[in-house]
Amino acid sequence: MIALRGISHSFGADVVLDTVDLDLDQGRVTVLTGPNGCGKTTLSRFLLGLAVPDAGEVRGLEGRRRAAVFQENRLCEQLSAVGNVRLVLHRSVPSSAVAAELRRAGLTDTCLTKPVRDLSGGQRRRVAIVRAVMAEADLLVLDEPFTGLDTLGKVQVMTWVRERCAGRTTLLITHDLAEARWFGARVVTLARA
Ligand SMILES: Nc1ncnc2c1ncn2[C@@H]1O[C@H](COP(=O)(O)OP(=O)(O)OP(=O)(O)O)[C@@H](O)[C@H]1O
Repeated sequence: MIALRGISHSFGADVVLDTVDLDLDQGRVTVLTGPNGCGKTTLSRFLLGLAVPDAGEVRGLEGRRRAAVFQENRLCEQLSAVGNVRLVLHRSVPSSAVAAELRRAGLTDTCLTKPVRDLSGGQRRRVAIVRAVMAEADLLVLDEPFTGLDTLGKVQVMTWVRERCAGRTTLLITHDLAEARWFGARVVTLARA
């Protein structure tokens, strides 16, 4: 079980998190929601090992691999969609397999090989999602991953993510509770400290 216990954190005088507990169900999607600025991304950074809380404990993550979709795409601009995804995969995974998954997430052939700096916002978002989901990770953190996708595209990408996340421990941060229902997720609401 991955768990956060008694997490407190401040930025200067701004107390953002005050003794927060969060359990992530093994092999399931947990949705974390709550008002802007209540500390969802900050909490996820502790799970990812990108920051350390002022107080409290992160349990169950020793030696575990983690992957994330951040609110920003964090792509390598000069690489193609296939090149970006291959960065996180073993070199034995062929480009054709990566291209097939990118197509299933709605990218057309013309999007697969040009530098991602030449793709649209929604296309770039799909690359970031596919890269995180294809990475071999024990914990997947998705921070508002479907922002910027058109209505049909969102259904297509969510269908692909749901299939690929089956049986995986996943934290999905979102303001859209329809997404929680889609993933059959337990919902945790974080209040402002
Ligand atoms: N590096 C930082 N330095 C100072 N303050 C920060 C820093 N990172 C976050 N904060 C503050 O911490 C609070 C929580 O931010 P966080 O991004 O965790 O919220 P959130 O719940 O993810 O919000 P949103 O729903 O808008 O994405 C905000 O008030 C933010 O301004």
